[in-house]
Amino acid sequence: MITLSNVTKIYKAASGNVTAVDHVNLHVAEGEIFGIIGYSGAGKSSLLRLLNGLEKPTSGEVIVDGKDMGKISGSELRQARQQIGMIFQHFNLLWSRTVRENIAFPLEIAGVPKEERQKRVDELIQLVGLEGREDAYPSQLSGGQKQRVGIARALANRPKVLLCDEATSALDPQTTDSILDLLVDINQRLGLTIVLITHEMHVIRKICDRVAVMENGKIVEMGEVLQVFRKPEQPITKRFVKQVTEPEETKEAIAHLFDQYPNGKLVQLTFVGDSTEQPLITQLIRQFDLTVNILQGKISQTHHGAYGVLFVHLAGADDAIERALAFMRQQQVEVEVMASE
Ligand SMILES: Nc1ncnc2c1ncn2[C@@H]1O[C@H](COP(=O)(O)OP(=O)(O)OP(=O)(O)O)[C@@H](O)[C@H]1O
Repeated sequence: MITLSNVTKIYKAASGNVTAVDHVNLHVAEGEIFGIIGYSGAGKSSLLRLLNGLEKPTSGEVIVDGKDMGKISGSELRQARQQIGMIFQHFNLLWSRTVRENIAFPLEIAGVPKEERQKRVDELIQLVGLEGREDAYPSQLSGGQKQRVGIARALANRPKVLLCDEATSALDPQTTDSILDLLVDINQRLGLTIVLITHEMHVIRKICDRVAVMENGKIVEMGEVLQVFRKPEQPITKRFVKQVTEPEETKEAIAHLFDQYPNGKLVQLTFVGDSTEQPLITQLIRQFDLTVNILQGKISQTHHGAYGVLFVHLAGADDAIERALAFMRQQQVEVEVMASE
């Protein structure tokens, strides 16, 4: 559905050139939920604007649904844009219009007759769960409801692609989850392709099929979400994964554990899919002459199965510990021996 080939975007500014997107290659399949994660300034928004033709690439090719977004203009570009819906962090609603009127707006622009418009708006209100709020103004809605209006409006012209620009960053965790659930529901019901940009790994974990990590305009790592969680390669990816697997308090707890357990080894185990269900600790205790202390553990669900992180302390003879580590590595479990900082 989307193919970027060697795409570069350079802005010419008074202070010099800024390379916001640097030789990016990317393919997003139809019906996929694809996440792009990066810190502020990484180039995510620029990439999204290239996808809907708001910016032209300096070089390279941006193909969306067969259209070369960098080359087309005028009515052809406007038509191509109708196939691409977009939602925003701050919703971008029209404050003087009701929910119904906001959702109808893109239909008016597309010249859809009034009766058909009303029918479509009713369908959309139902799709995003805003029944009963049709005549409210945006100022009378909660953040989550505002984003539901944003989603309904983005879907009004039945686009094939939905672009989400930090769509949940202004929402509290619970509302974030309900909006993410809605996006998955829409993706499944309508077969819509979704590309989202975010700086929160929680969003990627919860709904994405694949993820690309962006840094300094480049995609530095890309893969299936579960695999990236299991084995992040780049330092920046490891930092993002830790947003989910290792909250701040865990770091403090681990520092404390090094004081508490000066001998033996502190080990982080990462399990994915079926390996989350095996009785690994029992096997360790039975097969190796070790004392195993479970220090902390967590299992999280992704869109494609579970992964778990477990911190354990192993005590015993050095060679027994080494054999135990080798054994675990054979069990599709990622093993990281923690070093004190
Ligand atoms: N119109 C512009 N003119 C000049 N420089 C720009 C322009 N838009 C973005 N940039 C620069 O390009 C780089 C990438 O910005 P971009 O907004 O794409 O990153 P981002 O990852 O989306 O960050 P954020 O989440 O903060 O928006 C930054 O250095 C930014 O200052």
